[in-house]
Parts: sequence; C-alpha cells; structure tokens
Amino acid sequence: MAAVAHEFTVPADREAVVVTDLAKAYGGSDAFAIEDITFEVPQGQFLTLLGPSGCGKTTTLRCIAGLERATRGRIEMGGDVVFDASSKRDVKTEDRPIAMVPQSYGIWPHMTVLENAAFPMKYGRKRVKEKGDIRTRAMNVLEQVGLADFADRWSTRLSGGQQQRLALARALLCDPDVLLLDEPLSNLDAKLRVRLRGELRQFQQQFGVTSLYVTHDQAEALAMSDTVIVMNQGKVEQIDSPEALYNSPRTSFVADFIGSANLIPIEEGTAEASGVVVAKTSVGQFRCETVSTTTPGELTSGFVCARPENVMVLPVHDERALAEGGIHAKVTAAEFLGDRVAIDVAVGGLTLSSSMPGPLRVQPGDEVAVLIRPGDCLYLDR
Ligand SMILES: Nc1ncnc2c1ncn2[C@@H]1O[C@H](COP(=O)(O)OP(=O)(O)OP(=O)(O)O)[C@@H](O)[C@H]1O
Repeated sequence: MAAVAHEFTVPADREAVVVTDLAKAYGGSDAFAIEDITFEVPQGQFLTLLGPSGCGKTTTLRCIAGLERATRGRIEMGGDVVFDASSKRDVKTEDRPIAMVPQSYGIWPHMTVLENAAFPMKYGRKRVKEKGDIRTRAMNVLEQVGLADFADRWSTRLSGGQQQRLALARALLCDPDVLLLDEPLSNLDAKLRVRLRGELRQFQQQFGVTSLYVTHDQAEALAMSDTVIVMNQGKVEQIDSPEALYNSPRTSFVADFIGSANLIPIEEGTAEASGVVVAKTSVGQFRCETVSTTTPGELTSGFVCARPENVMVLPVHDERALAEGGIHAKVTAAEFLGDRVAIDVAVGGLTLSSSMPGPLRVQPGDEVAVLIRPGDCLYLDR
C-alpha cells in the first residue's frame, strides 16, 4: 500500500472548505453541469447542497471528493489547495482529508460490522498501528451509533438503518476533516429517514466534524443544516440559514422550492426607498417588504410571495376580513389533513393555497374572503 502523500491538519482559523468558481462540463461538451459555484464551509459546520434532480449537487460533491475533475475553479481544504484547474493541481481522492458516505452505504458484505468499522484505521489515510487501539476506537464509535452489540455480526445481516449507521461510523473512523454525504438516507422508508436525520445531526455535532450533505429533500435540509445552498440548473440560487431561506427567499425558485409559496405576478408597482414595495396584482394591491436588491422606482415585473400559512380563509362577512381588506374568492378544494386544513381558492384568475389550523369549515364552491396581511408577504424581483 502506498505511503500517505499529504498530511492535512485544519488550522483553527481556516475555513474547512473553500470552493471558488467551480465549473464542470462532462465529456468535453460545451454544456456545463455546474457553473460559477463559490462557497465556504467553516469548520464544524453542517452545510447542505439542496436542489431538484439534475441541478448539479452530486457533481459538486464529487469534484470536492476528487472523484470528478472540474473543468474550471479551485478547491481548498483547511487552507491547502486540493484542486486548481489553472495550475493543474489535483490531489487524489485518497489523499484528500475527507470521508464519504454514499447513497448505497458502501458496506463490505464479506466483513463483520467490526471489520467494516475498523477498515479505515488499517488501510486508510490515517492508519493506526496498535491492533488493540483499532478495536477500542472502533468499538467506541460503534457504541455511540448503537451498533456495539452487533460488532461480530455479518454486515449483510443489518437492517437498512443499521447499515446506514455503520457507514457513518466507518466514515467517522477515517478521522476526516470533512465528511461528505450523498443522499445517505434516500434508501430508507419515510419514518426511519426522519429518525435518522435527527441522529445524524446529533453525531455530527458530537464529533464536531465539518459535513457537506447532498439532498433533494427540503425538509431534511432545513432540519439538519447550519447553512443550505439551494442549487438550480447547475448554479447557486441562494446560500443562507434554513430560517433565512424560508423567511427571506431571494428568488421565486427558492420561495417555491423551500416549503410552498403563492407567487402572485405583479402588474405594476413602486419600490420605495425604505425597501417597501407597493404592488398591484390581479388579486388586489399589496404593500410588502422586499429582500431583493430593488432600486427605488417603478416596477413592471416580479411577484408578491405569500406562504400558504399566511393566507387566511375567512367567512365573507368576517369583521377582520372587512376591516383589513379581505379579497372575495371562491373555494376550489378543501381538505382536512389532521393537524391542519388545506384550502385552495380561485381569485383574480389565480389559485391561492391556504394552510390553516382546523377544523375545516368550508367546501368547494363556497364564497369566502381571503386575507393576506402586509407583514406576511414579500416582493421578489424574479
Ligand atoms: N457522468 C456524466 N456524464 C454526463 N453528464 C452527466 C454525468 N453525471 C451527471 N451528468 C449531468 O450533469 C447534470 C447534473 O447531474 P448531478 O448528478 O450532479 O445532479 P444532482 O443534482 O445530483 O441530481 P440527482 O438528485 O438526480 O442525483 C445532469 O444534467 C446530469 O445529466
């Protein structure tokens, strides 16, 4: 086995990962799978690449892992350049300070749980010489992920969730500076996914390992991450905390992808110097905040964005609706969903979705008033 070519240690004041202007075109084609990808991951952070199928998440992760060679750009880890297209520097995957948890777990079926966990300490980048140490460290991490009792079991005799935990334990035992996870929960059923995402986040915090996670599941991204990068068609749409993405989406794509959003096209409007937009739409006039970098003046495009939970459906003669300018609308769909009711209404040639606490008091065909308060909507310029 070849000797370790690079020793990386992340100095405390350095970002764990810095990606600059990364672009990748496959097979010499002109079409870029990813382009202009620039971001930083501070040490100990959990950062997620989120976006629909084909937007370039896996390509970005594989470039960082050194499994794909980017066409342009630069990647640093802990201050060391591991890839630079212009100087043709390209550190091999096995010499980058990473460990990867793939979608398919990558567990070796001909080994026991303990042998799988111990593998990186015997053959990986950071080898451990003492056999006793290897066993102690492996058992310690297996204990932490709840697999110590299964140490001598064949790895194929684990459930999907247990195999996932073993894959994580083995990756942690590589002692990586950066943990890369590519949709690691996607093969599990919905309930287990929810449980394991909480556990995974807990392990990540416990071990303090910088993590880069890929998913197309927005709930997973919001629940687990310190920072989320929303990608669309090979580019970055927004980089923000889960709260900021939800409350202050900067594009209509982000607004619609994170949770759900009513996007009401504006016909004309005015951006005031205070950052407030007064917008006329087919549904009525709105006075709303903007997070877009809108210069004061007349507006002819963009959207008023309102989350379904901020669209109130009230009886036509409700006092609040009358006092606060409720809009007359007709119910087109109404469902009781247990913890809430989902109601669609037709108004101004559009369908608006509402999500409110129960009980369900309306049915399709009912005339209602719809109320969206100024503080509950946002202007987006695209
Ligand atoms: N080996 C390849 N050769 C050619 N094109 C590729 C290759 N791998 C990916 N692509 C293309 O690059 C684009 C980005 O793919 P990528 O797998 O990175 O997206 P993704 O966001 O991870 O999607 P998913 O969530 O479906 O895994 C897609 O258009 C895809 O078809």
